[in-house]
Amino acid sequence: MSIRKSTFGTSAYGGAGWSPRTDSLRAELGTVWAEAGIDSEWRRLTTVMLHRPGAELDASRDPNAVQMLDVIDVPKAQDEHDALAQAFRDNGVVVHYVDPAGPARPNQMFCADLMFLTPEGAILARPASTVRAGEERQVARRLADIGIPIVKYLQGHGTFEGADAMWLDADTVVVGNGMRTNRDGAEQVAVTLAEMDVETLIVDMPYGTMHLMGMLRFADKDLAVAWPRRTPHALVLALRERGYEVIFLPEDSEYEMNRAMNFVTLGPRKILLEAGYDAIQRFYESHGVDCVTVPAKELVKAAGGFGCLTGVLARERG
Ligand SMILES: NC(=[NH2+])NCCC[C@H](N)C(=O)O
Repeated sequence: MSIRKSTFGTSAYGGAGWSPRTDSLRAELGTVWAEAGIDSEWRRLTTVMLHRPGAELDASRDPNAVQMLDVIDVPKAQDEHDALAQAFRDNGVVVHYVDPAGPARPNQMFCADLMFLTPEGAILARPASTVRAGEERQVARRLADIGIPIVKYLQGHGTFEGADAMWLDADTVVVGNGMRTNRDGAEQVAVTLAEMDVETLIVDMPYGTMHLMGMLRFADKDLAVAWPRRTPHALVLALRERGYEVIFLPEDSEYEMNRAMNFVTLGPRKILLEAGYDAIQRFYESHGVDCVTVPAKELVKAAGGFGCLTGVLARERG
């Protein structure tokens, strides 16, 4: 090969043959990157990330040491988890497993807490407790493998758990500031979203609660489910301003309400709900919501339900 005298005009130096990258990152989800992202909590669910629990749940022998409620029978929990994954597949949802490198941490299966998806990729969570610190590394590996960009890692002392954030509409996200997502974390998320022209409404969480997910869920473009007296006033008003009817859970035992609130929205007025909470299920059905039910008596001993177990990677977009 002969060496040219000048490189001027060759493609590497911007000459003929240089092909500039003109698509935005958003447009590259589905081309350069995998198809992913959400801008609502209610459009048809297409892809999720789950972690099939294993021997790490033996740590529930001392439940309070690992933020759980009771001792878990691992094979039973695995069967329930398999049924959950199957229910997703039966409803046309693609399931990816975290499949961690090495032994999992006890709460690894609560994938919703470890990510929050945007139309440009994932915001990786930074869990607030030492018990859960590092779970996000496994999710980061899997996101990279699937081909989903991570647009933000929390920095400094910021903590953020994905179950504290939700899309109100395509231009607005609400973030719950409390024990899991601190002010610093909420503000970092708001900065990242602002770079996408998305506004963030930061609301305060009542003391003694876990995530925003525990007080607000969406069943359709115009139907939100809230927890009486737990859901911040400003948030209920923001929902109504956007045309949502806000329905409040009938006051049952706190345990039943917690369980029945933690559903996953499969699409408009269609939810995946834990079996056995008939009164609240009938309440949802009376609002035209179709309920697919799966039992989870064992899994919920780890202090979370289907909503917490499900890392939402993609929904259809508007
Ligand atoms: N989004 C949720 N509600 N997640 C439940 C997480 C439960 C887990 N044991 C924890 O304390 O972190």
